[in-house]
Amino acid sequence: MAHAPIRFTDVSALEILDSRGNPTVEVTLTTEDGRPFTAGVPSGASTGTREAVELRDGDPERYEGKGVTRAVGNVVGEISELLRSRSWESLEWLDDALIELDGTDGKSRLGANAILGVSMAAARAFAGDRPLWQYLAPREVEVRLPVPHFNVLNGGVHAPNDLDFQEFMLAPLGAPSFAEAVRAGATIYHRLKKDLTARGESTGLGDEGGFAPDISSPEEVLRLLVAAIEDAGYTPGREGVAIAMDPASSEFHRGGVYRIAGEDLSSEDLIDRYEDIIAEFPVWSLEDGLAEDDWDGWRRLTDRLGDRVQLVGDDIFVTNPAIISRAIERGIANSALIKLNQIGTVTETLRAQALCREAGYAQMISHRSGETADAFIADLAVATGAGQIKSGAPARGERVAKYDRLLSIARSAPTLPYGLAR
Ligand SMILES: O=C(O)[C@@H](CO)OP(=O)(O)O
Ligand SMILES: [Mg+2]
Repeated sequence: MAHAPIRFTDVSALEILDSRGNPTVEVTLTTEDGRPFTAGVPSGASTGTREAVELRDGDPERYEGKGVTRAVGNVVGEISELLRSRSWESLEWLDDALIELDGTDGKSRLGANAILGVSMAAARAFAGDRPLWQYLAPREVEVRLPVPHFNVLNGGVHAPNDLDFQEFMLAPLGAPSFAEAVRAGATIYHRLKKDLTARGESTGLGDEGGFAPDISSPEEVLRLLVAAIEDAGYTPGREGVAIAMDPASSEFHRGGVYRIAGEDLSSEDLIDRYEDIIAEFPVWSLEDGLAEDDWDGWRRLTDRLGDRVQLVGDDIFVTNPAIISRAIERGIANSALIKLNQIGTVTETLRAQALCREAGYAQMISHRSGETADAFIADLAVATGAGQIKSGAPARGERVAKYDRLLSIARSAPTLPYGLAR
């Protein structure tokens, strides 16, 4: 991505709140011509242990401890000094310089939250007057509007209920356009609320805006979703609205067993359970079906179900090009979840995505459970032709910001195709 060199005259950062009410980092870079470029950094709850390090001030159980003043200090201190010391010809160059300045494997010295905020704001500065998605698009990629995955029912560490599986998503694979996909997601979301109310279930919300009823059986949830899809006038399945699940199983994997609704299952038992689920319900995608350390289980999961369902690696891959390469070599999963803050720079994220494309692995761009109003991932999804995005429910400002940005991209570029990458 050749570019006229950019000079930054001011580098500022701020501790803001994310959607869970926890502090996070916002960065603003000002270029020579006086234009500000801002980015907000998201934060996860069901994090992979190999994610780049989010720098926090201290005890995570206390509000003050969750602070990010040290990360903010690193942006306005060391990073500012580096950024203002010379002009920058490309984002790759700038990101590589940030990685070198940090000097650790996991960005633990300066903080991946500090580094990512700078990297995202810098991407916007390099884009300048161009839409961000046009600037970010690698030359070899066919840009497209992704299939939105609406997380309408929340469990796991994102909700206070007894449901162990974290996410149940609606994927309007058969929608004729992105706008129609959004319409389907919102319509079914409202239908689901009515159905839950009629059953006397709670319609309180989890962290990503999905409902969090007290239902502990995943199969029961799937039955409810299929009914809501039909009641709303859509066809359940790949021709209409399919379902994607993220059990986030690392969270209920302890001592080598998976504990679901009080029952202990081996990897093999859980794969059997998934096999029954995909035979009975229109589930097209399964993320983190097994835990991040269960590589042998993942191998068997891929062998047994990989030709019937998309198997997405999140905690196991953590958007890390080195880990994804190892997984590709070993034939683990067939798709990767892509989260900017798991790896900590835009450039490394793009490298992870290029690896997936070369290996024929699918990709789903993802928000975090703690979000800001920043819609960077909407542009990233279009730019990289990922074909899939998940940004929570079709409700709540920080989730909807991404879907709304995609609606506006669709309006501005009417010839962009919609749907899964080919
Ligand atoms: O597991 C996930 O895929 C994410 C986003 O939905 O959750 P968190 O941000 O808490 O890791
Ligand atoms: Mg996940």
